[in-house]
Amino acid sequence: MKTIRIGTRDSLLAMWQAEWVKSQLTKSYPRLHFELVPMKTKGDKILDVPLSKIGDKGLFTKELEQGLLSDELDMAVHSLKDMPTLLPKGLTISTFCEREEPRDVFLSKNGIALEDLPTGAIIGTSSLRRKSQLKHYRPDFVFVDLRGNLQTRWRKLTESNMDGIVLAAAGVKRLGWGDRITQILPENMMLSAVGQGSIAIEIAEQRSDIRELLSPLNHIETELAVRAERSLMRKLEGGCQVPIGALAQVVNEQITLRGMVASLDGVRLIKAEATGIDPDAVGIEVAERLVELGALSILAEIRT
Ligand SMILES: NCc1[nH]cc(CCC(=O)O)c1CC(=O)O
Repeated sequence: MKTIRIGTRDSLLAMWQAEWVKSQLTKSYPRLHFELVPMKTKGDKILDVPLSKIGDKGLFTKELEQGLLSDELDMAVHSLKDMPTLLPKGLTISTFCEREEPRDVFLSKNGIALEDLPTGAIIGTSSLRRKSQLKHYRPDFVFVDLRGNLQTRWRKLTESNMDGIVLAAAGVKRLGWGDRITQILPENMMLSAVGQGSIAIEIAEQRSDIRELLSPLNHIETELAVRAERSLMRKLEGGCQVPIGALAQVVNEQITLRGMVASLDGVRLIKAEATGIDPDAVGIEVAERLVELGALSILAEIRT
């Protein structure tokens, strides 16, 4: 029988996510055979440069996408957060798996809460989104770049003079590190990244067989929420390396989307929200409100 090939990055988190997809598929189709195909992406190889300086869209996705286009893979499993808002021609996201906790968490060295950190505390993060929002909350914090997979980041925290690091709750939980979390950061102080916490499956557009196969894994509320977030990002032409946060919630088919854009020094921070039933329209509406409040000048300043 033909084996169905599932592409994934080879980090511990990516492998966990791909294994999870494989186990869900095996439950739905016990007679089919699935195989993981681990690959390294450019983002896994360049580790000494902050992502915002590499500035390459699809840093964590391109090699897998080439595998889909050349028919070496039948599907690719990604953290949705790492996916550009515009995909290469011929590819599509077929499946948005049910979202894990979308918020960010703070992991401190000695279990000290963020609000109790001393003046000038040192925070590890390379994310402009996290840095800007923390700067806004506490201008005295000092930031050091922190890249690498989750194990590397945790090790750097324990071995350096950092007071704490900020990570996505989803990744921390999937690795079984829940007990390392000092606190979940509330969304009014740390709005998460577009798509954070959702696992997305990408396929070649013409593979209707694979799309059909994957349909039990799609989670409709997650899909509506992350489509709204990605619409906002697309409208602002954000890419993953700008200080944009967005989080949508779906209640009774109504999508409420909150968005945030901040300057790198955290001095300017604007927020907007909207509610509706069409994810693309809700995303565009929040983007337009942010633009009215000055989002474009903030983003232009960052891009130069
Ligand atoms: N940028 C890397 C990345 N991509 C997805 C996750 C977490 C898992 C998820 O959001 O689904 C992480 C780690 C982090 O930001 O802490």
